[in-house]
Amino acid sequence: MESAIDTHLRCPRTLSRRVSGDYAPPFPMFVARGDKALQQVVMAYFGVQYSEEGKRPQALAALGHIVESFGLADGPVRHDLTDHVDNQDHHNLMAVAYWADPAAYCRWLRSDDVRAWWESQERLTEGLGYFREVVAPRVEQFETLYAFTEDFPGIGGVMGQCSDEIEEHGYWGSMRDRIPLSQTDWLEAGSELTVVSGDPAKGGRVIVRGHDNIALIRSGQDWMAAGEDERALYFDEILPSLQDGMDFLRDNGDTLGCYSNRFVRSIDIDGNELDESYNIGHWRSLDALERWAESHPTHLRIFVTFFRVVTGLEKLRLYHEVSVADGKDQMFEYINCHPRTGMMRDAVVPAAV
Ligand code: HEM
Repeated sequence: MESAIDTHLRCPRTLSRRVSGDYAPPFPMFVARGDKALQQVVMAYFGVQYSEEGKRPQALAALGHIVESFGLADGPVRHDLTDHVDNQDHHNLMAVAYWADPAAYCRWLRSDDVRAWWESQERLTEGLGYFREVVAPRVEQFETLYAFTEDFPGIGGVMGQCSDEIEEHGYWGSMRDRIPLSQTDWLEAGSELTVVSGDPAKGGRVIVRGHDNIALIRSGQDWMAAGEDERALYFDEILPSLQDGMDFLRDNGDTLGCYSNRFVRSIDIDGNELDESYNIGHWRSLDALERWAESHPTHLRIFVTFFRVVTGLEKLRLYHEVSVADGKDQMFEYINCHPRTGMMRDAVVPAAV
């Protein structure tokens, strides 16, 4: 048993953990471990949006182009692909990419090919929407949690190694306790989302400025290798509550500090569904995310089911990763997306001067 916070990231606490020193978790869970040289990562969500089914081949081709660009110099360490329909009946294809080095990401982003494609006039006229939502948390600004120990998805795949059983889990507040910076910092939200360029209502190019400590959760479910019993457990006992919770946050998130909630299905490069899904949630603060997780009946139901079955889980893989990022390490850009997309929905449009 060891702390979820890696040795080199521990420091004298000025803020105490939520539980006492002799707390023992009720079942084993694990976190990803990175190389000590790892300082900051990049989590980038590149989206292609379309409203009519007939546009799907074109949208998949655009997604394919984005994935191809990952092969350029300084491209991401890993990526995966997703699809979901939002509450405006728009399809959103996404390439979700991770870098272990923000400098490499910057060089990639500013490379001639990547820049020229994003800045091209064609992006405005070809009848698709695009977005880039990127955060770059430092290692002390994120945590992971897995009920398994191999082949980690998401940021865990970048970090590459697995911890021993960890102490900080199984109680509300443990997610915060796993984030190294929480040893000394309340991780409070900064100002507010602001449209700094363009007008969401008019479409075209829009840039939204984030703020300190926007929280991002990726919470995943992978039933690829699950047998009949585990599939039944997932589809009959977990998914109905999960779907309700995700629909609730998608449609009512603005009242709770959830800026954007997407429940996405993993796909292959041809758009075929895989047996994997995840939630991508952007929150005004870690605090708002915690309040939802510990109080919403849908998550409480899932939580109780999980506690009942976790020690018997074999192939059903459940995990999450949660980060906060400095405002300066966030980028939210949109081209011709509907105005309720991503951070645009809750961003303040400054009054015209
Ligand atoms: C299959 C789906 C899910 C299952 C089985 C599940 C189960 C759990 C469990 C068992 C914990 C406690 C983990 C521990 O510390 O040992 C937890 C924590 C948490 N879950 Fe979920 N969850 C699911 C989906 C989600 C989703 C979609 C969200 C998105 C908002 C979410 C948000 C959280 C948060 C923020 C925590 C940390 C709470 C804290 O430590 O205070 N979960 N979940």
